[in-house]
Amino acid sequence: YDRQENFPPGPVRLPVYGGYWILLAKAFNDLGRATMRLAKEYNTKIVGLYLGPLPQVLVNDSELIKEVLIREEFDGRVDTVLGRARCYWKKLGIFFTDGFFWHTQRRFSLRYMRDFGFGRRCENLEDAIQHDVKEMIDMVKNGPKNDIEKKIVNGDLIYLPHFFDVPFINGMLHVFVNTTLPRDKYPMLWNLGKNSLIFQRSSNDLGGALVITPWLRNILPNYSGFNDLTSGTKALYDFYGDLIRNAMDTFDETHERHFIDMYIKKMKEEMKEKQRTTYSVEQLQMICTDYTFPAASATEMVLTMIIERMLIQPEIQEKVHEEIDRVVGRDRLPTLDDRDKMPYTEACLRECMRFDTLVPLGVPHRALSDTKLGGYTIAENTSVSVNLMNLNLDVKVWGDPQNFRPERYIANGKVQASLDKSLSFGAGRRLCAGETFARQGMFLVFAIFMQAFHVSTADGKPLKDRAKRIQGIITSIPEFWVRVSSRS
Ligand code: HEM
Repeated sequence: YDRQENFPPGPVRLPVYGGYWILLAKAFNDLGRATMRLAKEYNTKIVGLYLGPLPQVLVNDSELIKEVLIREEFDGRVDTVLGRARCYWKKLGIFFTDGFFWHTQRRFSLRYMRDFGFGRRCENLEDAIQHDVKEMIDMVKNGPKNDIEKKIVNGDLIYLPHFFDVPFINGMLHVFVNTTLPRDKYPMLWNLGKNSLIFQRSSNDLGGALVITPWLRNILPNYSGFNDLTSGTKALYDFYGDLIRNAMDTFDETHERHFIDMYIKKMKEEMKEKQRTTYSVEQLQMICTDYTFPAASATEMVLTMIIERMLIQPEIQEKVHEEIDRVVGRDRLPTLDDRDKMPYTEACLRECMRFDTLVPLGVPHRALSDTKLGGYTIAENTSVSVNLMNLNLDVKVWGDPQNFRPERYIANGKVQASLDKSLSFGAGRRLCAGETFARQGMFLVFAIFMQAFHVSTADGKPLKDRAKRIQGIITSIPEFWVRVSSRS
């Protein structure tokens, strides 16, 4: 139970779990804050501890965080049960792979998803998102059509975060299969949204006890989160399995209909030329799954947290309404062309992601070789996490981090990217692959929704405090009903 030489300071290495429980004991259910407390206790910018046999480094300093994200020798991922249990113990997808495989698959997917609107401005994709938000607004204004819709919209109450699922998940379908599901199929999308949230909540930033002691899955499959981890992903994995099988059955190499066709074509070509390839049907299924589960949970959660914030600070809602009325009016829907002209609305989204760090310790990276960081020695295969929460709450960076103040990003009437020092989507080669889709989608959905509605609490009383946060791969808040009243 020795520590490696010149390993960053941190809690002792206990049997089995190493320092994991000591970290949890610092702030149970809040690993970002726990890391900040450990860093203070050991008076260090980098905490070193062991998760069972795995050396884990927690970087708690704004400058060093950037350094880790940008240096390529930290571009690896740790191979854990979290990545493997999702796809029958194979190492597939984008999130939890690394090296040549990851690089090839990430580059190909981003390059060709772009042809179908992902990661850039695209009128067709924007129209599809707009259409689905309008359907959801209609569901409130004209009432739900059946009992399943009533689980999301009931009178003037809407159920968050799932009220926001459809435009984001259909947006991804638009990219992958060039079509979207119509309103009578929305229940399928809500099911994917619910399962994505189950997956997100099955674990935490460091993978939880299951990563350290994977055998827990055999004796405590429920309690360890294993069942939620697998069932949460399986819904998406199977959903895409059907779509891909259908695309393969009707595949015509002279006519590519969508991203899935482009992928199948590339896979067939490589097999023919080289007889071996990183492209496979299972990998395609995991690519679709990896891009969709955040689109079916993270973006909705940010919008849910913004709504909660507006219930606590009603003046924010007034300012958003004022901006929408001034820039867009009531006669047309907001579009992405309005984004530049609506700095307050855009700044609300940025401030929400800073104030409530969605992925407090990021997604762990892995050192690909022996190296140095902040004067300490980091051995190959060490897991390296960056405390984005510490960056987001750093007084030296923000001055008044405890205040929710969207104005902090605005100068000369515009949002200035240079004033946003948060790294909500990471940086470097592992930068969130969905950043542009997420930022554009959140702006569009939020602006269209706020043009249509005024929000208030379900019980009519002012909201005093924010809900308890649920730690997971992303931090979430419990589902809740919100009252909306039409503004037209
Ligand atoms: C508000 C919403 C979101 C936030 C705050 C967010 C944040 C992040 C962060 C912090 C990472 C890890 C970066 C790292 O390893 O250092 C990440 C990775 C990733 N995100 Fe997002 N994300 C969001 C939404 C999305 C959406 C909507 C998609 C897909 C449409 C997406 C796709 C991905 C993928 C595929 C990766 C893995 C990249 C890789 O390992 O190469 N994310 N995201």
